[in-house]
Amino acid sequence: MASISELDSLQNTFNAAIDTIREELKANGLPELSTLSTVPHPYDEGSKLPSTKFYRARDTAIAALTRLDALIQDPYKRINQVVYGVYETAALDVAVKTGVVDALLEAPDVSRGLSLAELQSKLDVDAAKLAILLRLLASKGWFHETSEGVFAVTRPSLQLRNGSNGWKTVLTPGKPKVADSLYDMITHPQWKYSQNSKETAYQLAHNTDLIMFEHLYKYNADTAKLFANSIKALGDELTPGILEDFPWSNFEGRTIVDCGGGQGSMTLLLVPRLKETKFVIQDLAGPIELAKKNVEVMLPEAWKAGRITLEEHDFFTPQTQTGSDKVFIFRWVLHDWPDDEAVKILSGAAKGGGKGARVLIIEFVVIPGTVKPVESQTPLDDALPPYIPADYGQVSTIAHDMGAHMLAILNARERTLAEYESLVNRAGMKVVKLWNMRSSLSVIEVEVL
Ligand SMILES: C[S@@+](CC[C@H](N)C(=O)[O-])C[C@H]1O[C@@H](n2cnc3c(N)ncnc32)[C@H](O)[C@@H]1O
Repeated sequence: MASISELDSLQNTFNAAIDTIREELKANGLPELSTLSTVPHPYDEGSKLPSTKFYRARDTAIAALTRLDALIQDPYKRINQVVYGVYETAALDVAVKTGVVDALLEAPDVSRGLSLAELQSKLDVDAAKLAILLRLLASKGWFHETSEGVFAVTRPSLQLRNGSNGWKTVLTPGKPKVADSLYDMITHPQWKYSQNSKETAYQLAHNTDLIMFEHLYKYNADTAKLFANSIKALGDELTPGILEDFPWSNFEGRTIVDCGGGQGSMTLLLVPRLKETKFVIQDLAGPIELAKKNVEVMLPEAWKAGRITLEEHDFFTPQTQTGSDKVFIFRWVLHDWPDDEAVKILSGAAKGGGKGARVLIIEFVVIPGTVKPVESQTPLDDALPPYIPADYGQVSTIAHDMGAHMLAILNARERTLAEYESLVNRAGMKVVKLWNMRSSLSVIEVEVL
């Protein structure tokens, strides 16, 4: 067999993926991609899902590109990029909170942008200091320095406009603070082997004994709202692929219980699709109040028709929704908990529903980067090109970043399919299928035995 070098192979993979991206845009009558565009591309709007071919080609191109970067880059420079990467986060924070993006979008000529002096007079921020941060961000593609000292938005920065999902994500505080205590958590003399959700970097960073949720809801109402908004933003961005690619109609006519449903964002998306289905949103008191407001405003007819029930329910207490017609959804719930608690939560649903009830676990499923993904029924599992990790490397960054975040705030984790299967079996259920879709999230379909 002819051997092909890593460099050649990755280049071929990258080129083929880019060709597919170009062809798919053309075939679907869509405009070319442009970083310097001052309007979003149709695929930037969460509402328009890319074709499956485009989606997979994009994953492949990004995976190949990051492997190429690792292959050709000077390792010391890569380390510097990562270590100083904290300033990209901080600079984005400054840009969003001072309103740079919205100011640039109000420029008389948006594609020219505004000068540093104009930004200073609009935002009351020192132009010389802003120059340093905007140039840093421009080097990463967030802004465009159209002439020396004049900055304009780029297509990626449109996600930082006031009210957009990227903006909500940047505004959620606390990650650097908690991340800074991760080493102390990992090496803590009493806690280093702990699985306790109250013995984490979160407690160290905030000097509290309370579990993160309690600390947020009881004492940090403003942060709790921002936290809820960022989860909603993540849901809005990652759920369209699940709505399209998962066969929800199989559950039409049953009752869907959104356990730990938060503001109800998953239910809000499902109600219009399943017109014969009833929904129950369960959570602790704080989020249920938010969910009620959302449901009343966004789904007034379904609310008045009694299709949606809001229930204050602690998922460590016996499930109030019983019967095998129930479908229990857990989106981003199990990843908040260590194994024993996760089994307790799942057992509650299993006991409530009884034999035949279904559970849908919606999570980032971690794929070890070295092995082929499990078989699934989806069209996304093309053969893996050589040198591309099974998790598509950087494409899975979100799952690994979230895993580290869950560890730091709750001693929890993102899990592999095998790890979920073990929790599911301990709770008296079996995995029916893993659904991979046009989303970073997967659905694990589970049946109560
Ligand atoms: C990461 S959020 C996910 C929210 C929602 N499932 C979604 O996808 O938007 C986790 C949710 O679990 C809820 N939660 C935490 N402890 C709980 C408990 N003991 N009983 C019920 N819900 C709980 C939190 O209030 C929060 O809304």
